[in-house]
Amino acid sequence: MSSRFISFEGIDGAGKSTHIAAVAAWFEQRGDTVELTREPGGTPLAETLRGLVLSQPMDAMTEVLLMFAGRRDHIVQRIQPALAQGKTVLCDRFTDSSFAYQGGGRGIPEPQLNTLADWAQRTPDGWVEPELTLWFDLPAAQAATRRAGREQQAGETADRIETQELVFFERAREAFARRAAANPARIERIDASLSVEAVWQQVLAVLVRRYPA
Ligand SMILES: Nc1ncnc2c1ncn2[C@@H]1O[C@H](COP(=O)(O)OP(=O)(O)OP(=O)(O)O)[C@@H](O)[C@H]1O
Ligand SMILES: Cc1cn([C@H]2C[C@H](O)[C@@H](COP(=O)(O)O)O2)c(=O)[nH]c1=O
Repeated sequence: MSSRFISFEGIDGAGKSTHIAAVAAWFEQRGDTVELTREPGGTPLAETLRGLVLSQPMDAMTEVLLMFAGRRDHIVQRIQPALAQGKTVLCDRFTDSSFAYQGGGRGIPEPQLNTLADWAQRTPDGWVEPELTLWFDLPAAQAATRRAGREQQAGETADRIETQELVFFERAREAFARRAAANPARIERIDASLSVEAVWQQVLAVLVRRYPA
């Protein structure tokens, strides 16, 4: 069985979580063993960091360092072992989110992010990066409306990052777009502004094209 590493990206409320389980089911139906995980998080240490980074006041450099520290632990403790076992790893967010949120959103310069990515993703067994990234793209205002609906429905409250102003998410979206333009072989744009069914059909089309039976 060949291993795969696939990430799901987009601004908060874009609809990643709505489709990730169906993608997992699609791979499982083909006989893959799927490891579903997320960032920040995915290991006990990284989940602890997630709790802190989404709740505690901190400056932008502290935030980005915690994101990449958690990522390193996640890679070494969970992603690499799963890939070594031939699993299909589906990860809700990865490094593109750091370029979007800490880069685009907070203004951390790209060279610094590249250095941190190099520290986190370079391991004795090689460079760890998704082979495919599904980028759920939609305008920041539409995402905010969806988040508000979700909060009302689920009785959730927005976390420290979700409470950022609209322009933060507009900058994050632009940064995702730059990443997609710079990595056309890896990042597939999904028009997430459409209905759930229309979004799923786009996701399915990418899967069928990239992973023919
Ligand atoms: N295509 C769609 N049309 C309308 N509403 C949608 C669509 N996709 C998802 N939603 C709704 O929008 C909200 C946000 O979706 P979801 O939780 O999947 O986003 P997300 O990208 O995982 O967000 P986050 O990164 O904040 O966890 C949910 O209430 C979901 O039901
Ligand atoms: C990986 C990563 C994530 N973030 C932000 C993006 C979201 O606002 C939260 C995670 O919440 P979700 O409901 O699980 O999407 O964290 C970030 O700012 N930088 C990152 O590298």
